[in-house]
Amino acid sequence: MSVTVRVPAKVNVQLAVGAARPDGFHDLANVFLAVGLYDEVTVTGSDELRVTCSGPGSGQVPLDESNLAARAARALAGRTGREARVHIHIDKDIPVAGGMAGGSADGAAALLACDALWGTGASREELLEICAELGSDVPFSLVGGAALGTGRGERLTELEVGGTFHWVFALAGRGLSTPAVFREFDRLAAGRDIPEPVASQPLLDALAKGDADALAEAVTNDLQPAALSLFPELAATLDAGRAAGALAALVSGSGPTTAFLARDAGSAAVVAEALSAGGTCRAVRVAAGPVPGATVLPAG
Ligand SMILES: C[C@](O)(CO)[C@H](O)COP(=O)(O)OP(=O)(O)OC[C@H]1O[C@@H](n2ccc(N)nc2=O)[C@H](O)[C@@H]1O
Ligand SMILES: Nc1ncnc2c1ncn2[C@@H]1O[C@H](COP(=O)(O)OP(=O)(O)OP(=O)(O)O)[C@@H](O)[C@H]1O
Repeated sequence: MSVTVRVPAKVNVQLAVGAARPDGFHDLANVFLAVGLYDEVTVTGSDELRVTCSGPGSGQVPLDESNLAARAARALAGRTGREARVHIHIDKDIPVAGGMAGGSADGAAALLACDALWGTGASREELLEICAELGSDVPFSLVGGAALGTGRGERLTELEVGGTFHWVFALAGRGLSTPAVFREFDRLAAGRDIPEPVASQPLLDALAKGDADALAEAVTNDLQPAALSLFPELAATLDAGRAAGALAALVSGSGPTTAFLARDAGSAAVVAEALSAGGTCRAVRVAAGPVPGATVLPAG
């Protein structure tokens, strides 16, 4: 028997970053939006835990114990007193090491798929606890929609969204390491007073109204200067998207994927076309959000 779970990517519409904590993490006000770019994770009963991966960028995905999907299966098995005897197949479409929570998505998807396959009866709260242990972005991949993440991003408050937002994503020629981007944030912040991260009320209002112009005014990413410092070529991609009529242009999370908010689907297609033709990025994708989080697909 197999279970397949579909799980979306995320874009951070606000990423406010506080000072480094004693544990090395940073407190965040992290407003997540799930967008319609998906990985599909299938788990099948097997003699032993095994991970395979297909799709763009799958060559860069670790297939050993460090894979977040494998760690999720082990964590749920451990909690529910069984062994993680499953074959996990990841069909990847979310850019790898792109700041769109690809690995986190696979962790949440594998957790939900194993839960369904094994019929563990774990509560939603227990699943969210395991997600938080796996990584800061993993709980949001389970929940989807839109949410404010506080703490290191793992404590979620779901948000109302009054419409659909249209995005264009420009994929970069290489990845960026999330810890390296946070370290660069610390380096750039040295000697400065870092305010407590708080969610922006105008941004939450824009989401609630489904108002793309107001959202474009309000989006911010405190990791953007750090990502640009490590990957200066991203500035040209941001400029190209703005010139093509994007309402807002920003680095997605820790990057290096850049995200462009468009007024509607037609305008998103125009921005995507211009970015593709401009040659400043490796590939271009269009996706809208919010969309639901990890979802078990009907069998067959
Ligand atoms: C940049 C974001 O993607 C925005 O949503 C997340 O904050 C990162 O989430 P993630 O990839 O799930 O990160 P984790 O696996 O929890 O942590 C990876 C590394 O990122 C850094 N990290 C992450 C989250 C956080 N609030 N502060 C941090 O400093 C730490 O160096 C940590 O060792
Ligand atoms: N299932 C997985 N898919 C992709 N990468 C994984 C997975 N499991 C572990 N990894 C590791 O995580 C690293 C980051 O990949 P990922 O695609 O999650 O980055 P990201 O989208 O930038 O993450 P985030 O936005 O959460 O910071 C990879 O380089 C890889 O070594």
